[in-house]
Amino acid sequence: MIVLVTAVDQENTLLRQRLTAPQQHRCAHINLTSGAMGHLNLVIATCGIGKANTAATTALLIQQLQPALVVMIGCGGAFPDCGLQLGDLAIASEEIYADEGVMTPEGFLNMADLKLPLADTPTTPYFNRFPVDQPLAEQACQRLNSESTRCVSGPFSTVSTCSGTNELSHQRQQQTHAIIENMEGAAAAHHCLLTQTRFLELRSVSNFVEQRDLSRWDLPLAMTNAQKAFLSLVDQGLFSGLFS
Ligand SMILES: O=C(O)c1cccc(C(=O)CC[C@H]2O[C@@H](n3cnc4c(=O)[nH]cnc43)[C@H](O)[C@@H]2O)c1
Repeated sequence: MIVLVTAVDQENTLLRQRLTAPQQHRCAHINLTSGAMGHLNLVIATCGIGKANTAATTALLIQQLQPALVVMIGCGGAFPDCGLQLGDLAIASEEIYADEGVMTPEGFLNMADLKLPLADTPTTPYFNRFPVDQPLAEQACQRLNSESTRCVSGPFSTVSTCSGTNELSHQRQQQTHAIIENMEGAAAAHHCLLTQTRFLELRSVSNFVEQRDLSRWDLPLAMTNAQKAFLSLVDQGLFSGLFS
């Protein structure tokens, strides 16, 4: 089974409509819709915005359902000069907690600078950067690139305070080399790492990470395109190999 998580309901409405034999469930505080999509069993959950909501939901659903894969989809801000336009697609090659650390008079120190891991596995300490399922991410990105859609793979950065100035955008791009900013992904990647659950993250660009100007945003376009991209990956059989 695949668990698909989004921050808000509008990021999964189209997918819920495409389920065969959909059923509503409640798991603790979370509303879930389960059903079939082609040969896949899918559970769709809205986790709420931000890292705390994402961590709680991901941890609970992995414990209860033991999915083969967690997929996070939604919208995100594209950093300038990363080659992405509004509505384009991006796949995370890794997830970075971009504002976990300390701001000092000399500048920002991240968790690696502080030598304080956010997760410690038997073999590796993880500071700000968390892995995704790299082979799946590469295959997904290849399959989503076509004449009509552009998809780029690169690091995603997760923040609590979004970058609404050019200065902060520039600073964070220099620190992380991320292509996309969002508010949830690192927390999902973190819990998938701890539970050895495969993780894929797909976002569509709703805005640029720049001086705040909401007139330049297109949330509906990004929400629709991210869902269409997931449907296309299902149609192309990307996930079929997970269950053979
Ligand atoms: O009003 C604002 O300035 C503002 C800044 C960032 C995000 C929002 C939202 O309403 C969307 C939050 C939602 O969407 C993801 N998202 C989309 N763009 C960004 C971004 O540039 N930086 C961080 N997160 C973004 C996020 O994952 C949330 O789920 C409003």
